[in-house]
Amino acid sequence: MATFLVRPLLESSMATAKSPLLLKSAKQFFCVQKLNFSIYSRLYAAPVAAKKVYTREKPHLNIGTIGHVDHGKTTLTAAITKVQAGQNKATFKDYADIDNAPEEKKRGITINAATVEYETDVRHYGHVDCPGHADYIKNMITGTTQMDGAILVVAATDGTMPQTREHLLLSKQIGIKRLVVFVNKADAADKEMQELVEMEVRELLNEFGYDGDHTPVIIGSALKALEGTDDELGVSKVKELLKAVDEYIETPVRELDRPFFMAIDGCFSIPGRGTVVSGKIERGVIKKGDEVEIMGFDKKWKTNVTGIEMFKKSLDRGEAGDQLGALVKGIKREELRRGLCMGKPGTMSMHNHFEAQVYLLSKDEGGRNKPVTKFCQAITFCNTWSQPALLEIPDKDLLMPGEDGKLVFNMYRKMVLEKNQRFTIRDGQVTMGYGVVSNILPNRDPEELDETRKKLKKERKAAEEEQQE
Ligand SMILES: Nc1nc2c(ncn2[C@@H]2O[C@H](COP(=O)(O)OP(=O)(O)OP(=O)(O)O)[C@@H](O)[C@H]2O)c(=O)[nH]1
Ligand SMILES: [Mg+2]
Repeated sequence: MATFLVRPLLESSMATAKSPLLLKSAKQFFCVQKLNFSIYSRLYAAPVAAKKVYTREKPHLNIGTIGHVDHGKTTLTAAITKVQAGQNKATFKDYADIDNAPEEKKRGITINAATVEYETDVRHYGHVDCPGHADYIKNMITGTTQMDGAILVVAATDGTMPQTREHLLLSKQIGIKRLVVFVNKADAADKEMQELVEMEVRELLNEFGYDGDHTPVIIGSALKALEGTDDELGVSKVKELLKAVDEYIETPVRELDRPFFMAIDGCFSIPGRGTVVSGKIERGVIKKGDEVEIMGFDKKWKTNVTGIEMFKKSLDRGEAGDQLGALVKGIKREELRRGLCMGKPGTMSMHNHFEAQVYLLSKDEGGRNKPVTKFCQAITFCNTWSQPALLEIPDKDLLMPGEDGKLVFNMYRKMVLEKNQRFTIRDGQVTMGYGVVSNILPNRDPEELDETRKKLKKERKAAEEEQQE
């Protein structure tokens, strides 16, 4: 997928590069930036950004505006581009440009989202704004635009509202570590009201596990900034907001610095040499001779990588983004299979029981028309593995297509999993929805699970028979 996404970008940036030197730096740029191709594909395909190919030493972050309907998320997004455009750090996007966002169809799920880009003195940002609540939910759960941080917009005229809570809960669930708050519409609320809303937001942040006491809260007016009418409440507050975003939201950890991890997508046997596993390195670096662990389907092995190959050439070192084959010592080809994961020893763990925040696709989006009921079965697809799972719904009886909610997954085999990991749920040939792991639960005995399921089935049958009588 990476190659697929990057190639058009490279070409688009090369088309704008005027000399061989520029061409080389564009190429180098794309070779170095193995962090998140999907983000780059959105940003650098844009003609404006392509011209700025040479100033991308700044760290890149993906952020977005979240918050209750009508609190001013789109107005603020437009205002930010306007203020930054004044300093030659963005192209101004007016409200209509952003609100008429193109549909996101990359994963076969329709999300309306606008990504705008701007720079500050220290960073380059991709900023996503969704036109409606449902789009926010889908965007956050499916990770179509994975946010490293977010700007929570709360109107001073309303205070915190149900969707403020819902977006905050989701932010926490999907692993957004820090937020910055913009208390908007300060022009339409008096000082007392503004202070009350600030207190309320800080409390709410604490409630959801954020640091409410230290999170920057900026009180201003996006509309005034966009209109350029009240500098004190408008433009200067937007500048203050961006400064807070620069300082408070942390740069995500570079994937190269993280422990080595690769999901295995194939296993081969090379006569006279041994077993080779192939896959794309998700993060970290692997060197010839390194000790690794291979895990999944309830089993694990410890071994050494004795050789690395890419494009039929041998390498001493592979790094995040590389699609390679690794020769592993002392394990037979028949013992291994696609779906296992290979990583730095001690950094992976296997689980069969976890809780996830899930979005179920509606029928129109290609989902099912049947709801999820207690202990219904589905297949979980994650990295290169898939596993059947029994689903539980902790706080409801049903989860309908088009709805989001919490589900508990019980799998028959223990697989490599971690918090914040995204996965797909399928039923036969249909994609039912997407989820993100919010909590790893203690491993369950599959037999005990099967017993519970059988008992439940019996109870259901008995209830049905009773009804018929
Ligand atoms: N008085 C005042 N009105 C504002 C301000 N910011 C936004 N508005 C108005 O609030 C309304 C909603 O603003 P939007 O930016 O569309 O809000 P939103 O959060 O993007 O709304 P959804 O995308 O529908 O959730 C519009 O009429 C804006 O003009 C502000 O600072 N002051
Ligand atoms: Mg909007």
